[in-house]
Amino acid sequence: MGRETVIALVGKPSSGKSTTLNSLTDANAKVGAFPFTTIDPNKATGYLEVECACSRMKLQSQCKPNYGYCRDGKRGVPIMLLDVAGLVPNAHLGRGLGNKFLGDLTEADALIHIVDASGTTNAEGKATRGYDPLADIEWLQDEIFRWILGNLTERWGSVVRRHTATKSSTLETLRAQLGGYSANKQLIGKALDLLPGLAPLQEWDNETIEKVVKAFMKVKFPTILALNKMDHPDADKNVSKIILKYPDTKAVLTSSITEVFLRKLAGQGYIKYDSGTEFIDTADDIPGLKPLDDKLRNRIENIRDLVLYRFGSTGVVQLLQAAAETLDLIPFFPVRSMNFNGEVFRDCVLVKRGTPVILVARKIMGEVTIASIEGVGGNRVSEDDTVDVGKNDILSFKVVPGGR
Ligand SMILES: Nc1nc2c(ncn2[C@@H]2O[C@H](COP(=O)(O)OP(=O)(O)OP(=O)(O)O)[C@@H](O)[C@H]2O)c(=O)[nH]1
Repeated sequence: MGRETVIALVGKPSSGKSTTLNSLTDANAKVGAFPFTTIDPNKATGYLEVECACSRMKLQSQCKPNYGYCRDGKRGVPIMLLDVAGLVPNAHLGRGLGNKFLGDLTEADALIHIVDASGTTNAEGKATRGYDPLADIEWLQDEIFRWILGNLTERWGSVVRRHTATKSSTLETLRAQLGGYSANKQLIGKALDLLPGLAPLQEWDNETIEKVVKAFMKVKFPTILALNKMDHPDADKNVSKIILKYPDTKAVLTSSITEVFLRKLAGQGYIKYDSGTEFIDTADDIPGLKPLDDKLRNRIENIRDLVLYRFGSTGVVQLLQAAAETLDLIPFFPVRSMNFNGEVFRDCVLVKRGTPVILVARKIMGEVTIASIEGVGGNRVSEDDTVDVGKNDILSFKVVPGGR
């Protein structure tokens, strides 16, 4: 079985990691206004919202997921999230909870960097006004860079001696050195592909090693920016600055506190709220919802004006979608048979776009022997064929009985 995709939420103390995690999950991560509320890495299940196969096949009423949910063809597929403890500058030297923070990152496939775009917390997460959040983006990348670079160069002399003595390839040597970051050969190969014309490893100077570390970071820790606290009046100018400075980095504007609040109100029966949209219905729109007092009514009006109508949503649903897009993950629906009677699409797993069908089968079922693979409409699909959205993404794997 393949390992689960893990998305880590990182950022300085008080940037809103726990609030964002709460807004993405049902877990109750501890939320606090003080630095280091989050002491242990907090694993939780988030739900990536995708178009469910049932909507394409007009089978919404029969759709019964084993995990996650499906609402009107919108499917929430579970995905593992990791809330990583607060980071302060110079964490790579062991400051604050720095080394622990960095160590926790190794299992992540992508990072969501929660940035306090309001500028109301300084580099260490203490309350202030007018702080420039651009500094946080540079500084977090720099911390990860220095951590990896430090670990690699600490023993560079012996790495090179061993590399020469064993006549290893660059890929093999780096695999041995960087494998600890849950990086396989394929991933390290991808990093090396970003650096054509690289000199032989024994000739690398500091500058080359730094380039290699940067390329490795790009593939190992693809990062999405969550520009959080966008409900704050100071956020606008900071958001523009960040987007101008990092045009190629995916950035999503979020107000996770608004999402948490709206979900709470929906849970209490005051509103009907579809996450990921700008729509809130109240008792004025839907009979049966609890009536709002003036205070609540004003708060909802403010949320509409300051967040939902301006930005289209609270952004948190889009955040996981951006992470999945960066990792090129698509939903895949294994089915027992192609006659869709009774309950359908009980399972949905996330796989990388373009994965050969046989590898998808292995990820789901382990090392079984596949007798045949059937697609929608009953056609046979070859093991080497690949998956994409709308192509080979609903399949039935017929297994040879006892064929392990
Ligand atoms: N205005 C506003 N405040 C927010 C938002 N998200 C979080 N906050 C506030 O920011 C403060 C810190 O939020 P947390 O979620 O505890 O931050 P954290 O990054 O997990 O902090 P540590 O646990 O210290 O690492 C809390 O007072 C939150 O209410 C948001 O979208 N808008």
